[in-house]
Amino acid sequence: MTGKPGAAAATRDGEVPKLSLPCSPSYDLTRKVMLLGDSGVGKTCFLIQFKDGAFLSGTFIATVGIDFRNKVVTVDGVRVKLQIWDTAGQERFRSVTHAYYRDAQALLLLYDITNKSSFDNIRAWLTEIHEYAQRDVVIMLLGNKADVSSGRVIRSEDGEMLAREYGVPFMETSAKTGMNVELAFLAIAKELKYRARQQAGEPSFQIRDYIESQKKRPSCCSFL
Ligand SMILES: Nc1nc2c(ncn2[C@@H]2O[C@H](COP(=O)(O)OP(=O)(O)OP(=O)(O)O)[C@@H](O)[C@H]2O)c(=O)[nH]1
Repeated sequence: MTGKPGAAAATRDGEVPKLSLPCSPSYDLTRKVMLLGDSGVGKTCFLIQFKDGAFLSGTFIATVGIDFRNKVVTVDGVRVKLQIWDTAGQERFRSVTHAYYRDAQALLLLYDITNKSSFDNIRAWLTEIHEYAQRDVVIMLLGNKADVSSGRVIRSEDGEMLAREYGVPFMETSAKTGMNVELAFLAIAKELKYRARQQAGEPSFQIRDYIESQKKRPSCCSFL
């Protein structure tokens, strides 16, 4: 492991030891999140919207291999450092990205509401996830590009039905307008913080209920 002299070394499960620090760490917990889904569904834009509040428009440049960014969010007074891995959706990079699934505590699985095959491929993605990821990994299904109304081919209800079938939370998002982008990461951070730091007597955190109560719906209609 590399690091600056005096910096806190994270333990295997990502907790930062409280003792032996010359100054306070800037986070209490670190967790690994991966963005998955077909090429072009908007994973890189989704991450940049969350990290920088900006949208990358213009020419589409496919991710090569894998890349990551960090962002610290505070949930219920706990600073959670999310290490977010942006994977290449292209088939030829799959063997590279599979190797990263194992250490991930959460997976955001995206499809594009204007691209039917990206939605149809979600089942194959879930099969891969079950093969390579930890059994208790948190999975969230996201229908991205919800800002596009005229090109929609997947109804919101279809996303909801598929998510229910697999028992995962779901919402539609837009990396362009930012709709539900921060909420997706906050919900993940809350779930992971709850798992790591559950207090005696604390009510259990239900990620699906939280999302249902907070999520915004596209202003356009959800039917075709
Ligand atoms: N309208 C709209 N366009 C989006 C949205 N998100 C991404 N895009 C566009 O979709 C294209 C692909 O976006 P990327 O973020 O590069 O896609 P990706 O999933 O990272 O693709 P790979 O790196 O190949 O896996 C780009 O032209 C984006 O501008 C969105 O929410 N709404």
